Amino acid sequence: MMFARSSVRTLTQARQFSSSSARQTKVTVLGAGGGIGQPLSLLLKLDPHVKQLNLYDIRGAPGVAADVGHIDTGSEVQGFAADKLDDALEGVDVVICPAGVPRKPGMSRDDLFATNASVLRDLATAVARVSPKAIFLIITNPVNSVVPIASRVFEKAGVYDPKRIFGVSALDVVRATRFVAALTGKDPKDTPITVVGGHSGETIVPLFSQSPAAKTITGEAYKNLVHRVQFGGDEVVQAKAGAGSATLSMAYAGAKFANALFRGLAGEKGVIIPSYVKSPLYASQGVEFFASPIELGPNGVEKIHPVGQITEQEQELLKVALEGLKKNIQKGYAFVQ
Ligand SMILES: NC(=O)c1ccc[n+]([C@@H]2O[C@H](COP(=O)([O-])OP(=O)(O)OC[C@H]3O[C@@H](n4cnc5c(N)ncnc54)[C@H](O)[C@@H]3O)[C@@H](O)[C@H]2O)c1
Ligand SMILES: O=C(O)C[C@H](O)C(=O)O
Repeated sequence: MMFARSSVRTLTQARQFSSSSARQTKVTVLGAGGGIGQPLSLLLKLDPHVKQLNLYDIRGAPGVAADVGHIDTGSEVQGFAADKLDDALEGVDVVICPAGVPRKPGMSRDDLFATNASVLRDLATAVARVSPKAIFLIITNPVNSVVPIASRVFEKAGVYDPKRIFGVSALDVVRATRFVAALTGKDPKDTPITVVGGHSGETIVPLFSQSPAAKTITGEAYKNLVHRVQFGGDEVVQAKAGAGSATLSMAYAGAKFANALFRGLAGEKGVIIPSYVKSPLYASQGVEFFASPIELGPNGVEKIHPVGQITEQEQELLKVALEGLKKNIQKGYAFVQ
């Protein structure tokens, strides 16, 4: 499976991998029966790094596994029924979690907290117990709050390694890149956009000034573009009219992020993609988790890159984002006290 690598910023040329180092990663998808889980499982089945694919859900995962398992790539696929969570997590390197309820029109991501906080707490408890060394990628919303929940669960279990827990904000990068391409006519693979902050509304901060293609967009067009990236999720929720939120573009973004992670785990250097992680960048302002460009490596987070040079407009956006993030993070932490 080929992802446009230039939208994952690489510092060095991609290396060629021998087949033995390529297919080496064991992956579990939690929520594999859902709107994201099914196409994500399909894309992971196509990823040449994946050796074993375990599909778990409280409903339907064995059926999805039987279906995806017929695809003629080298990985093995196994489905796990609701009472087999521990078995699904045993011995895996990476756990990807799109489990939990999605939004309906009129809801904010924060409205999902009431249901998804406990889903995440319980799944994180199982991951911390059965596969504490696995890299945990969290797609479930509200990402800004549930990543702190999972982190606190790991801390309480005495197995927390902040390098190994990620909130997947890759869809914001995918959207920003696509929307700029639509305005400029340039190929998206040549115009990657960095997006920092968090993953909801005004906590999403696209840094168009850092892109040669996008920095020429100014005035109303700039404002509209920022709004579209910050509220792109709402566009999909409204268009689906009660049938859920983004699933296919999210599966693509999740598989793309996972592919970057697999390459980092396999030793490829210079694989950098924005993600929401435990971060020192704004911790002194009470914002312990923040999405910025993350270099991926054999242990997960290799290096957290700063936001870099930004315009006054972007500084304003960042200020608002930090205020929102602080509240979202506190809400997550308070849930696990
Ligand atoms: N991070 C992002 O950018 C992003 C993008 C889109 C959606 N999301 C979020 O992803 C989540 C899933 O969205 P969806 O559209 O796939 O929803 P969905 O309802 O289609 O699927 C969710 C799946 O999770 C399963 N599930 C629920 N509780 C579970 C548990 N305890 N253990 C295992 N599986 C469980 C359900 O059975 C279902 O199959 C939502 O919270 C949504 O807001 C995040
Ligand atoms: O908008 C949502 O609720 C789903 C997701 O976070 C998105 O950005 O599409």
